[in-house]
Amino acid sequence: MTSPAPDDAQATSPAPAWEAPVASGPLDAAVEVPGSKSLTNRLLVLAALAEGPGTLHGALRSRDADLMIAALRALGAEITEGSSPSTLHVVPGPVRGDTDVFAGLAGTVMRFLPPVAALADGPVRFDGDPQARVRPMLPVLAALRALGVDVRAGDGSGPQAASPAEGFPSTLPFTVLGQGGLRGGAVDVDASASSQFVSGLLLAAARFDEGLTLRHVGATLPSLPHIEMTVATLREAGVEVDDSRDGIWVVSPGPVAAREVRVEPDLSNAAPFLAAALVAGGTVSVPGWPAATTQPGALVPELLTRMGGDARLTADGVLRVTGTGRVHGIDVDLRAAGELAPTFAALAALADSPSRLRGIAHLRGHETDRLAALATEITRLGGQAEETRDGLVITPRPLHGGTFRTYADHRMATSGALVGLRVPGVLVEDVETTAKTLPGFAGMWRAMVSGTSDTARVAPASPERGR
Ligand SMILES: O=C(O)C1=C[C@@H](OP(=O)(O)O)[C@@H](O)[C@H](O)C1
Ligand SMILES: C=C(OP(=O)(O)O)C(=O)O
Repeated sequence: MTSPAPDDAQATSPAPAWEAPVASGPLDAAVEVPGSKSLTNRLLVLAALAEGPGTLHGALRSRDADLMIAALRALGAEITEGSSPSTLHVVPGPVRGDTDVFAGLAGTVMRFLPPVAALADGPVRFDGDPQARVRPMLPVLAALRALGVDVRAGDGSGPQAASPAEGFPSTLPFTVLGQGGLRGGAVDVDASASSQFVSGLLLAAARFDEGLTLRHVGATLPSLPHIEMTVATLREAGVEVDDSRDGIWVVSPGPVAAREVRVEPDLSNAAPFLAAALVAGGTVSVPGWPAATTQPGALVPELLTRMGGDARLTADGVLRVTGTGRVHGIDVDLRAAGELAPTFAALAALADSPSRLRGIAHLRGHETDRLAALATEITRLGGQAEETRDGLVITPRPLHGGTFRTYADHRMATSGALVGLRVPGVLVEDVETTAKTLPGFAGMWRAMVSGTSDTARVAPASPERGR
C-alpha cells in the first residue's frame, strides 16, 4: 500500500481570491477549534509504534493529519474512524517497507517519519509538494546515517553518498532503506532550523535497540515547547525520557504503551480568531482551553494582553478575549512559538505603534519563507514591514485593499483575513490552503464576523477532514 499520490498536491490548482469580511461592529463569538495538529500527528505516530491498539478522540482531520494517517497506513498501521471522523482507532503492525510516503507540505510528516521508516523491512520513498522540496531535511537524515541507516537521494536507486556535495539528500525526495531495526545510540543534531528534527528522532527512539541519546549542537533551538510536547507525549506513553540536561535528550528503549487519548484544541489555530477581538473590538471566546499545555499557543493570552486585549480563562476552560479595536505594538521574541508569528505580524500591521518580532529566522524554512512573505504582503497593502536577520520590524501605516498572496501557507491566509477584518477590499489568495490544519476556516471566520448580535457559535464544518 502507498500513501496518497501527488494528485493530493495543492500548489497546482489556483483558487479564486476570497474577499475577507470587514467587521461592521464589535464581535461576539464563541469559536470551537478542532484538535491540535502537533498533538494529533505525534499521537498517531506513537499509536502506530505502540504495543497494542489505541484510540485518539478529538483528533484533527485536515490535510496534514490525513497525510500522516495515509503515511502510517502505508507503513503498516491499520487506522479506522470510530463514531466520528475525529475518533481514530489505530492498530499497529510491523513497520513495512517497499512503500511510499507523500508528505504534502507537512513538516510533521517529512520530519517525524524518516526515523520510523528506519525500522521498516525495506525501502521507504519520501516525497511531497513541489514547495516542500526546499524545506530543510539534512539534520534528521544525517543523524539517521550517523546511526547506521542507509539514506539515499530520490527513489533510492542511486549509490550511497557521504555528503550533500556527493549527492546525500538534504531535501525531499529521498529514500530510507529500512533494515527492519536500528541499534540507536548517541547522535548530534543541529536543530537550529527546526525543532522537528529533534522531535522526529525522539518519537521513534524507544523502538531503537539501545534507545537514543540526542544532543543539539546548533547555535539556537527554536520551538522548545514543541520538543517538550514530544517528551510529554512519550512519557504519557510510558517511555522513559531524561531531559535533565539542556539540549540533551536520552530516550530509553522499551515498549510504547497502547492508549486511549484525547487531543487538545489547536491553540495556534485559535490565535487569529482571538486576535480578531483586538482588531474589531468585542469578545471572542474559545472553549476547551487547557489549564496546562505544551502547545506554544499557551502564550496567546499573554501576548494579546500586551497588545491591548483583556484575556480571561474561566474555571470551565473557556478563554475569553475582549478588545477595544485599538491594538498596541509589541517587541517580542517568538523563538518558542514561531507558528504564532503570522498572526502577530498581522496585528502589528494594524497597531498604533511599531513592533519588533525577534528570534524567528527559522521561519524562512516554514511552509514558505514567512519573513519574506509577511514583509512583502504587508508592504503591498501600504504597510511598512522589514525583514531583520532574525525577524520583522513592522511600522503601522494606513493600509488599503488589494490581493494578499498566501504562497500555499495556511497561516499567511489567516493573517490576510485578520488584516481584512479592518481594511476593506483585502482579497486573500487561495484561502483553501488553510485546509492544511483548519479545513472550513473561511466559513468559520465569516460566521464569527457576521454574528455580531447574539453570541455567534462557530463550530468547524462537520466532519473535519482534509480536502
Ligand atoms: O513539532 C511540531 O509539531 C511543530 C514544530 C514547529 O516547527 P519548527 O521548529 O520547524 O518551527 C512548529 O512551527 C510547527 O508548526 C509544528
Ligand atoms: C510551520 C508549520 O507547519 P509544519 O508542521 O509543516 O512545519 C505551521 O503549521 O506553522
